[in-house]
Amino acid sequence: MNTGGVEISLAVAHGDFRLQAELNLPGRGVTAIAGPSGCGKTTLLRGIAGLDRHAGHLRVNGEIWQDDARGIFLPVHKRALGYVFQEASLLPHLDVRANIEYGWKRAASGATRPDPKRMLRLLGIDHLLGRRPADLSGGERQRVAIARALLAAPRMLLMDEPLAALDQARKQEVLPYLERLHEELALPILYVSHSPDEIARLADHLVLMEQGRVAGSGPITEMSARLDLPQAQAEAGVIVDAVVEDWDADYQLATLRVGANAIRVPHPRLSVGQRLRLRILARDVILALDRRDDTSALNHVPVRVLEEAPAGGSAHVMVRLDAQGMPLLARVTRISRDRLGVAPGVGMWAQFKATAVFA
Ligand SMILES: Nc1ncnc2c1ncn2[C@@H]1O[C@H](COP(=O)(O)OP(=O)(O)OP(=O)(O)O)[C@@H](O)[C@H]1O
Repeated sequence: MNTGGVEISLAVAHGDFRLQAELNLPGRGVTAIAGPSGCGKTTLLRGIAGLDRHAGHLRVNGEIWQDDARGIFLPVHKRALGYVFQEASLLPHLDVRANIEYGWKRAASGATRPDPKRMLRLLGIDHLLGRRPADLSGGERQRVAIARALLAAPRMLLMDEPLAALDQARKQEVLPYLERLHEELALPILYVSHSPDEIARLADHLVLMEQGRVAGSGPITEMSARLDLPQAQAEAGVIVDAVVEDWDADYQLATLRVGANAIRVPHPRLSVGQRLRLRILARDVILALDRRDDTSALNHVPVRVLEEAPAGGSAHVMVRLDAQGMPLLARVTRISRDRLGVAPGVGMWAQFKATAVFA
């Protein structure tokens, strides 16, 4: 029997609000949980943590945390989990070292603890051990809170908008640490976020919630190319994984391989063979009947039209395309669609500016 992964079936009612979530999530990697304000993301996380008691069952990589049918409900302190909130809840009278030791002491006996030195280095806080929380920047505080959570050897990490309280510069500072953690940790991370950019950079899997229920759940690359999901809260655009094939030092331009396509992106420094995530926004994709090299757009790929859907407002449509195996979305006006004869099965060319691709 395969017991890996996170199986969630939780239901609760708070007055008029009802949460009903059935999910099967990967047993490692980042699952982003997104959806409009009030759709139930925090309510779901609190149920998973055991902070509130919802009805249902919950299994984390083979460990049963809740099973109402068998009368099992592990209280929050018996669940090996780390919880990181918007504001780092560090103990103000203790320095960073003591705050982190507090997490270390919480690890269950017999749990495989991460190496603290490596963890501190990974989060870039090894030089801050003697400082009090008040003497840290918001980004540093959040990195200490993450280290403290991880040193308690959790079997799952819950992060509820961990970067939301930081300004843009601090967010950009913390994101690379989260990216590195994501590669290193073999545990499921549930990551609530409203930021499409954060989700594109960190998530392997995406859960979209709407009014207390799961509107969709799947690998991020597949979810980003679907037209049947509420896209309004995120700017529509595909997320694809790419490998660096070439980097031109003179033009500061990388050539990236995505399936059969070579995509060019400006970048200050990349190494051949490096893996990257790209996000290509639907509004930045232009459709044409022929390949046109007389424009400044660097990327031209042959596409086949798969389907279209309304794109918010009545002037535009969203077109889903297959670019030699790479998914692509294009947001075009209805008048352009009619003028060009965009319809399922039609072969066309898509252009997008290299700056439309975020590495
Ligand atoms: N303990 C509670 N008692 C009553 N209502 C609650 C309680 N907790 C949450 N709610 C309601 O449940 C709904 C979902 O709230 P929740 O905080 O889970 O949403 P969210 O998706 O995390 O929102 P946001 O993105 O704004 O943080 C809201 O309507 C909220 O007011």
